[in-house]
Formats: sequence, structure tokens, C-alpha cells
Amino acid sequence: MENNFLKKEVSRRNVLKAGGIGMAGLFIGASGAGSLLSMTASADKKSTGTVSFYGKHQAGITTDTQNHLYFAALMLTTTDVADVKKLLKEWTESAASMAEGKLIGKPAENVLLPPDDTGEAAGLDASNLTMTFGVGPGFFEKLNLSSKKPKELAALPAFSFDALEEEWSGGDLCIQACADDPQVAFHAVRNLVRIARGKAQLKWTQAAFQRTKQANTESETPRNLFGFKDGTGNPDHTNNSLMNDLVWVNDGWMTGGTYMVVRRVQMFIEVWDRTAIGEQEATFGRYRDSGAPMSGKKEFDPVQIDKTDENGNKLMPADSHTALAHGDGKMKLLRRSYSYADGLDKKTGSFDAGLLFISFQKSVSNQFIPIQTRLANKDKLNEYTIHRGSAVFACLPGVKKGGWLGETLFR
Ligand SMILES: C=CC1=C(C)c2cc3[nH]c(cc4nc(cc5[nH]c(cc1n2)c(C)c5CCC(=O)O)C(CCC(=O)O)=C4C)c(C)c3C=C
Ligand SMILES: [Fe+2]
Repeated sequence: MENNFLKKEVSRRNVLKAGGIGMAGLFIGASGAGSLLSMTASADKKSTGTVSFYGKHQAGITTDTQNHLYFAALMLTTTDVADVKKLLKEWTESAASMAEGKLIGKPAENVLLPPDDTGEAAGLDASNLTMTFGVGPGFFEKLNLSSKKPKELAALPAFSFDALEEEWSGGDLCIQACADDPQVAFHAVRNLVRIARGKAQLKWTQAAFQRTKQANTESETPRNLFGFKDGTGNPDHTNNSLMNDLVWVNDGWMTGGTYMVVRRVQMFIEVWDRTAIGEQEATFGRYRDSGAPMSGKKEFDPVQIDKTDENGNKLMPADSHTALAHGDGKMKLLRRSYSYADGLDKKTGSFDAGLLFISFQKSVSNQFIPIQTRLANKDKLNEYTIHRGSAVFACLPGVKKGGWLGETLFR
């Protein structure tokens, strides 16, 4: 059956509008061509919420945070460099298409074959979808590319109280899909994983969320599952010169890329809910309602870890999460974390809920590791959390139009 009127570039949203009858509309035949294309053109003007896939840097790092995340770590099942290059080129083409809210691949022309696009995002707009791709330490080893492996992409050291599980850790490749719609984010990962068949397979995944923009139109700092504002002390992701200092690598094939640390941190929310508010605030070193540091009054007041009251007592507890993470204030990283809630922890009968902590930094050894070492050794928050998963990835440089993911690595 032929549906040659369906151009590859038709946006997902307009396919349904034009057909008026869901996917069945794809098969109405050539006679529908005129109306379909004209409706597509006019409806396109109304399409909103796209983040360009192309640029010096990958999207999903210093671009605005979306409501939902679907994260996937994959293991390579091939050691053939040519296979991997092909995969990265196919991912580039499909990701660029999905970022624009378009179907991937070619329209189904043969009823005996499965369609290229899995279809669940048909009718949905791009929803600010970003897909961020990274490669893990094993990528270089499996492909015999050790000479290209960046020093910063070493396995993380073991931290005190780590309780890491293989089922939430590692990966030769990763895809971080973020969107303002959960189905759009899942669809992106599903289709990219499908394309990888025979070359890479899933190792672990995590769906995660923040409060939606619809629920908080004033774009206040989101709250984590302990009820505290989370992100206040983050460096300004819109400040390019700051991001050049903290996030973007400017050296060799990784120029324009960055390093990503992912930690799946379970939060004991039932224990927290039985904890007095004064204790909760002392744990973070911030007030719950305002988000202000205990050294100040308003959310964005400076964190002053040595400030004392009239009796000489420190206002911010020295073992509080903010005091320890802040340190002397010189070392920052960019957090882009999401909450997760995965039903029951079968071992304890408690919620398996927490934070998929994600940070981006140009140097894991100078930024993430020293901060996490301080936290792991002393943080009062450790009474209420446990690190169950861990992974580190080199996020590839951005792609210019006509280029492909990882191009500089294989040059
Ligand atoms: C580097 C590792 C970090 C891990 C792991 C981490 C886990 C974690 N954090 C919260 C909640 C909050 N974190 C806050 C601040 C904060 N956290 C880190 C680092 C890690 N957090 C940094 C670098 C900072 C900023 C410090 C500063 O310079 O001021 C805060 C306070 C508000 C804010 O600034 O965002 C909260 C709340 C949880 C729940 C968690 C693991 C479950
Ligand atoms: Fe934190």
C-alpha cells in the first residue's frame, strides 16, 4: 500500500490533525494529499516548544530544564568501530527529527514491514524534547580506542556509605531524554534503543520528573521529595562565560562537550516524614519554606558557612548538606537532577523513591569528586539517603548541521 503523499518532514502533530482519525489517516491514499499538506503548512505555524538539536554544545545540559526525564544507559554489543559510527549517524538523524517533533525514518510503504517510527508520539508536539548522548569508560576499551579516552572519564572512586548496585550503574553509552511530556521522552529513548539493536543494548533506565511548569507558572525553584527547594545554589546556566568556566571542555576532540555524573540516590522518605522540621532544616542548612540558607533570610541570600549568631554559634550547621557542598564556594558544578518514584522497595516495604542526581562539569576530578568526598564523609543527609547507582559519561560535543554525534572522536 502506498502513501507517497506523506512526506518524511511532516510533523507528528499534524499527521493526526490532517488525518483526523489517528494513524489510520496515514493510509487514506493519494487522494488526501492536497488537504494533508496544506493543513500541515498552516498548523506548523502554531507549533511551539522546540529546542534545537544542533549547536556547539548538545542540548539538555545548559538548556532550560523540562518537566520529565527518561534516562537510559546501554552496553555495546559490538566491538566494530564502523558499526558504532553508523549507529551514531543514525542516532543523529533520528534525534534531530524528533527534536523538531517529526516522525523518524521513512513512512511505512510496505504493509509487511514494521514502521520506522513506533508511533506513540504521533499527534504530540516536540514538548521541548532534548536528547543528550554520552559515552562511558567501557566504550573506549571495547572499541580499542584507549588513546582517545579522556583522563576525566575514569571510574569514580568508592565513596563512604556507597551501596551501589550493578543494576543501576555504569554504561558504555547513555541517552538522557528530557521533555515536557513523559510520553515524548520515552518515545525518544525507545526509538533510539531500537535503532541500536545489534550494536548496543539497554543496561539500566530511569524515568524521573520535576513539578510541571503548568503547576508552577512562576517557575520557582523545584522542590525535591524531602520538600526542599533544590537548585537554588546552582550556577546560572544562561551565563555563557560561567558555563565555559564550569561545564564546557575546551581541549582536543571533547571541545564543546562535558562530563556527566549520574547517581541514583534513594531517599528514605518515610524516615524523613517522622523527622522534626528543625532537624530537617539543620540537615540541609536551609529553611524549608523560603529555601533561604540558615546564614540568611531569603532564598538567594549568600551561603556563609562561618557566619555566627550573637553567641558565636555557627548559623549553618557544619555537617549540613549545603555547608559541606558549598565549602569555600570556589568549586561549583551544574546540577540537573530529577526526582524518581519507582513503587515499592521490595526489600524494605518502603517507597523506592529519591533523586536521580545528574551533574555536568568540565572536570570530574576537580569538581564532583572533592564535593562528593566531603558529603560522603560528613553529610547529615546521609542518615536519610543512600547511593544505589552510579555512572560517569563523556557527553559528546554538539553537532553542526550536516555533522554527526562523535564526529570529532573518530576523525
Ligand atoms: C556533588 C554531589 C551532590 C550530591 C550527590 C547531592 C545529593 C543531593 N542533594 C540534595 C538536595 C540539595 N542539594 C543542595 C545543594 C547542593 N548539592 C550539591 C551537590 C550534591 N548534592 C551542591 C554542589 C549543592 C550547592 C551548594 C552550594 O554551593 O550552595 C540543596 C540546597 C539548595 C540548592 O542549592 O540547590 C538541596 C536541597 C538531595 C536531596 C540529594 C540526594 C538525594
Ligand atoms: Fe545536593
